[in-house]
Amino acid sequence: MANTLHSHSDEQTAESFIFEEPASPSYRQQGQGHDALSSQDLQLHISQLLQTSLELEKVLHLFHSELQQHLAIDSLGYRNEEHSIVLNYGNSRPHSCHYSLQINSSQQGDLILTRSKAFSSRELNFIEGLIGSLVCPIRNALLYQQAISAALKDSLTQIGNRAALETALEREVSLAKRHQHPFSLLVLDIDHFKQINDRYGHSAGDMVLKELARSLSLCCRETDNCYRFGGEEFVLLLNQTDSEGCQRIAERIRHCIEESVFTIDELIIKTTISIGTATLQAQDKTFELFDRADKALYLAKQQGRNRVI
Ligand SMILES: Nc1nc2c(ncn2[C@@H]2O[C@H](COP(=O)(O)OP(=O)(O)OP(=O)(O)O)[C@@H](O)[C@H]2O)c(=O)[nH]1
Repeated sequence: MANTLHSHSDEQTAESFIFEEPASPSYRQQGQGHDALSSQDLQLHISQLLQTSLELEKVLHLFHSELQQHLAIDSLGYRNEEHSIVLNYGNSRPHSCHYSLQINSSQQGDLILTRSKAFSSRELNFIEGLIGSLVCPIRNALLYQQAISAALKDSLTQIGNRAALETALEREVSLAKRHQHPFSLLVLDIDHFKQINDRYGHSAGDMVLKELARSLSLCCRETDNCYRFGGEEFVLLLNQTDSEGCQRIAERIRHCIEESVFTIDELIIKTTISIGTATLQAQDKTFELFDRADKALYLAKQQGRNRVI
């Protein structure tokens, strides 16, 4: 496996080089009587340390802490455009060295170290040696993050799935109770969705589900969380939203879908939704809140659909 580091640094005149032996940087392990280790031992130690976690933030935090013990740096930044990740540790300073991390030409993000003094070439060599131990743990953490997010995402609509909803709902209810914030939820269901499948085919039905999920996300505030509960049923969690606000949002969403036209290939498909709402009461258990919204949805269907109860 070839690890590639592409680097550039602003300056080459730094003096604050902390490790002890110029040719072979030494390493003092904390709490072990100051035994000096060779740079190879240090790399091995860091490799082993970084393998203790699959959390990207923890991996970088550990690396940053280790690096700081041997080199005076002010900040460590990590960017990964593909995964929309930006992480920073410490305060940025004008001199920087920048590494583009790759494994077998697959990008693993960029690492940026900064400080107020420029880096010497010896220091850069030292940093590069240590970054060699960081690339694989970063790759593993990214793969882990991808696996976790895939497990919580509905593969058709790309919004949160039922497992994600269950976790989020528990968290939101307990946060709302602790901080005494209002919290509401909507359960919504496409009206006569079976007819869409029957008339236009299952793949057109799939496209309607996708488009509906997209419309729901657009209709809602960014902080509101939208999930596919199953089939053609969706749930929205509305934090900091009381009963009145919840009715208003539900009505806006219902109206927005009623007005929407889903264009699928040459087909123009219109549909409506029914919505059940519920607002958290002090004594509510999570399932009771959900149950109320679900019962309200049932009533909305019974009373003719395309309505909010
Ligand atoms: N295309 C597609 N259809 C699905 C999916 N999941 C569930 N369905 C269909 O959704 C339909 C749900 O039908 P019903 O439960 O009778 O509900 P409905 O036709 O929407 O009627 P009401 O809810 O009473 O208004 C069934 O035909 C399911 O096959 C999916 O992922 N893709």
